[in-house]
Amino acid sequence: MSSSPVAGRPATVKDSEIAAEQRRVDEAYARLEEMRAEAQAMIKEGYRQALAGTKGSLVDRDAMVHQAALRAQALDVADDGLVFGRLDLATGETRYVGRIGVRTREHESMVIDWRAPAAEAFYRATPEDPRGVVRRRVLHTRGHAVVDLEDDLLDPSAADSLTIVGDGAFIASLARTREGAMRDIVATIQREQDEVIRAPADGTVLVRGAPGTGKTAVALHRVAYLLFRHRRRFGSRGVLVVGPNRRFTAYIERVLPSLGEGSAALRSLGDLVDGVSATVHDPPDLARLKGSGAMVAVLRRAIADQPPGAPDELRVVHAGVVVRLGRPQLDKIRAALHRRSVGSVNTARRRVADALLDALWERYVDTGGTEPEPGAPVQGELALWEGLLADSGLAALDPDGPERPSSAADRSSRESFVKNVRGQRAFADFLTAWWPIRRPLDVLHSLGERARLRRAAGRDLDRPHADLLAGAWAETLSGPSPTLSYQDVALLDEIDALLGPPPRPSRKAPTEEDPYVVDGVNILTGEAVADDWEPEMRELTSAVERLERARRVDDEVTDTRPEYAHIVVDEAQDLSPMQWRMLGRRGRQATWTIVEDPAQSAWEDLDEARRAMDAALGGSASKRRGRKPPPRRARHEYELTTNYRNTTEIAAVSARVLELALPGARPARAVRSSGEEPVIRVVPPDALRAAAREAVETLLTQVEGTIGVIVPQPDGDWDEQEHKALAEGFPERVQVLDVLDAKGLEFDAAVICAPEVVATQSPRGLRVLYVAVSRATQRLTVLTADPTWELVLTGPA
Ligand SMILES: Nc1ncnc2c1ncn2[C@@H]1O[C@H](COP(=O)(O)OP(=O)(O)OP(=O)(O)O)[C@@H](O)[C@H]1O
Repeated sequence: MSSSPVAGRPATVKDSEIAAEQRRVDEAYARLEEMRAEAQAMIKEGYRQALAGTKGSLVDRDAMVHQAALRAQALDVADDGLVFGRLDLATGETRYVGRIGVRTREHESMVIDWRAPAAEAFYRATPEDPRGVVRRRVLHTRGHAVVDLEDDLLDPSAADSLTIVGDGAFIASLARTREGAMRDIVATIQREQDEVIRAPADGTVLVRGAPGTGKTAVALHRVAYLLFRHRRRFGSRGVLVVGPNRRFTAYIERVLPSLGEGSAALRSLGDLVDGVSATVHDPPDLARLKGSGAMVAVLRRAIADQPPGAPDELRVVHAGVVVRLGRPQLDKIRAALHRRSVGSVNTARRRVADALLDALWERYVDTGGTEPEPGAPVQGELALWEGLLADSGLAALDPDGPERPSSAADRSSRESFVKNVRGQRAFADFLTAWWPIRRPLDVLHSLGERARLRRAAGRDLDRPHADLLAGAWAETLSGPSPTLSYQDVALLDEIDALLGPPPRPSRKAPTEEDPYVVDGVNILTGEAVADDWEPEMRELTSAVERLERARRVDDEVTDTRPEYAHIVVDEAQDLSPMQWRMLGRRGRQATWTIVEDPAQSAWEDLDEARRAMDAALGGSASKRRGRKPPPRRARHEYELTTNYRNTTEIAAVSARVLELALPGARPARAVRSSGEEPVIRVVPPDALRAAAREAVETLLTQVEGTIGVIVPQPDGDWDEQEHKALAEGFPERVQVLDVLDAKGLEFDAAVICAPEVVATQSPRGLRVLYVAVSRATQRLTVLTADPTWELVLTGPA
């Protein structure tokens, strides 16, 4: 393929340079084609070996096919924009830089992978520090065709024979139409960004920067870099990329695959816990409560409280004596058990059973249940026993059961007491109801009960706040399909960590002789003995009861929480302390890349969140008793300073909001001016919707790509219905979304509705507004009912 000068126009120097580069690019594609054929041949060869049929060859085949398939995939990804850069060095050497490395059959380098050390100068060389580079050339391609060039002359003294072309193609490329998904920036990574991308792999990399400085883009390219340079370390235990919400993860999901990296896990904060998913943001006051570190103590107390439906009394029978534990004793036992069961509540039933049996035995002894003299007559006791059984309705349980001891010695031994009692259905039923295997969602739901939440609140929440929370959960978590908020998900993870994993089935199949198997179910684990177990006729157990008892909690609940080798947190300024704890559990051994802009934070107590972040990054080992805290991991801090998203005109409006939100804060430097001034209009509140639709109509004719209509957080006026009404009849490239969902996104044009409402919806409303006004790449319209806002947004920055 080759590019030709535009028809009718004489060839320019640039045209001939482009034609020369096209020849080199064509050669690279031809070689890529051969490499693809080689990978396909390897896949075929793998299958051929499988037909040979030996066991060894099957293993070889799997390895071969897997490797070849990965290779073929990487080669496919490189097909678009394979080569994008060229370096001319002072030594006379020329290097091409591209998405992947390409070598000739003789193993000579044709194209260097952008992540390789030899490509570093492409991103780092400057006139002050040319690193041996005379000319850096960026090739702009479309498909396989070179369409434009842009040169930087880094060392004029050595550039005698080199042609320099270019007229700001990079800056022009920033104005490209946004089609709704983020794209990679490999060809144009800037020096300060490259320093972050290639920062040391150990410890924590903390990146700060104003909106549009490329924080997200840089974090994603860093993932691709880490996986390329440290494949073993990060490839096997995995990399997690966390974004604020689903819309955002959908927006960035194509970047890593376009860099040939499909292996990193991409999750929003609402999707980190398997089996549950957040769909709503809490209103600010609730989010602050739910996200606060005080919830740790509240949840601990909630779990240690009596579960809903737990019985208040335990009654068993031994040797004719009804032995009873009432609520006060049971509460004491529960409290002691919880002190020893943090993190293993769901697997503590053996401990629970032992504690109950101990208490029952003590009680039995106290009430004179043992024979003072072995061998003494037992007649009186037996009579008493029969009487009590009849009185308490227990007589029907098992008239011939094993609990009728045959001798006084039996009756008085602890061993026979324990054996007898734990085999009783009354005991098994009590154990499963009093210490049920719990699911995090059930625990959270139970806190919708006001009295329960007040008990759990202790001194950590005052009454109005406890009642506010209980009211919210009663409303959102009842019914068959509870609605979870982003903050709820972190609380579920906290509860899950306190409860611990559900009991696992024992390695060897349990048999009916096991002491804790009652009615065919191991009451410690909830595990059924065997599928063909049949209750005897005298058993009262119904199929439903048995099923309930056999229920294992792994339905809908995380069984194992994945841990990662590296975690990237985007929009980190918005994480609550509880969300940091959730992430910390997934990265106890991890290194981190944290990306944030404190000026965009909707979180009020940033100090508390910071402490939670430090704890998460430090790993949890420090909390283990008797161990020295691990040394604080190295932290590398970076700041990005150039705004690549907004035009200078839009950046001026966002700088005015920044000055209100955070007086004295420094905005990033925007580099592209379009001459299009933002439109700021005052409209009466009841005409706002019509004005927004009108603004969209106009913008549809002005920009080709996405248009975001950003409205206040949902309340009476700005609910789902309003979103629908605003979007009605518009093409898909128009999106209506609330301000919190706009985090991290960008649009060709943005319409901001009611900034005065956004600014006052929460104590951090001005920062939320700052996020909104910094989303647009080309056009911005702001519609306000308050004339003072017109002055604020158009006044001097
Ligand atoms: N070096 C670059 N070359 C080309 N485009 C770039 C470059 N750096 C950033 N961009 C573009 O600028 C835009 C903003 O980048 P990005 O979303 O990563 O910024 P951000 O700092 O995360 O912003 P925010 O704080 O608003 O989330 C994106 O369209 C991105 O592709």
